Amino acid sequence: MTGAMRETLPDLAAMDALGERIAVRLRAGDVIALEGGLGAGKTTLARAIIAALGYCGEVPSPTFTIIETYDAPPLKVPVVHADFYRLERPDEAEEIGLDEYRDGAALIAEWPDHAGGFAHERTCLSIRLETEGKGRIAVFHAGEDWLERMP
Ligand SMILES: Nc1ncnc2c1ncn2[C@@H]1O[C@H](COP(=O)(O)OP(=O)(O)OP(=O)(O)O)[C@@H](O)[C@H]1O
Repeated sequence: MTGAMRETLPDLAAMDALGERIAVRLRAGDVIALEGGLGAGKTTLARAIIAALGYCGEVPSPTFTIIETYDAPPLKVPVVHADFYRLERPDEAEEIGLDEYRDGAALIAEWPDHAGGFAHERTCLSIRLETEGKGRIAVFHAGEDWLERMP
């Protein structure tokens, strides 16, 4: 996971492994921005991260609720899992209280562009997922703070 790296994710086990690698680096205040079209695997990767942080229950898709929250403990870091697909304007993210939900938590954001995008944030790791055959390709763009955390 460096500047603009590509990685092949051939199956769900690869998604779980990527989720674990992100989870060990994740801190409160971070943004994981998950981009890609319908069915690209955004929710699958979000679930893998949340599970790797220590959550054992079902992780519902936030498509209709927009925001789902996960506390620490049991998670290592509190998480806000958001799906901004249904927002009609970026301002709506503020109106539904995103900043309050995010306070002290990491944000995993699907369709981040619908909320104005988070790429300007130093702690943002942006991952674009694309379909390739039966698997997926991930393209990473990491903010300065993420890069400094790399081993
Ligand atoms: N690396 C992978 N290899 C094979 N199948 C995958 C992979 N990642 C995800 N999938 C499968 O792709 C399907 C769609 O995944 P998912 O629901 O996570 O997509 P999404 O990007 O959240 O879609 P949407 O935006 O429509 O909610 C699921 O059936 C999932 O099991």
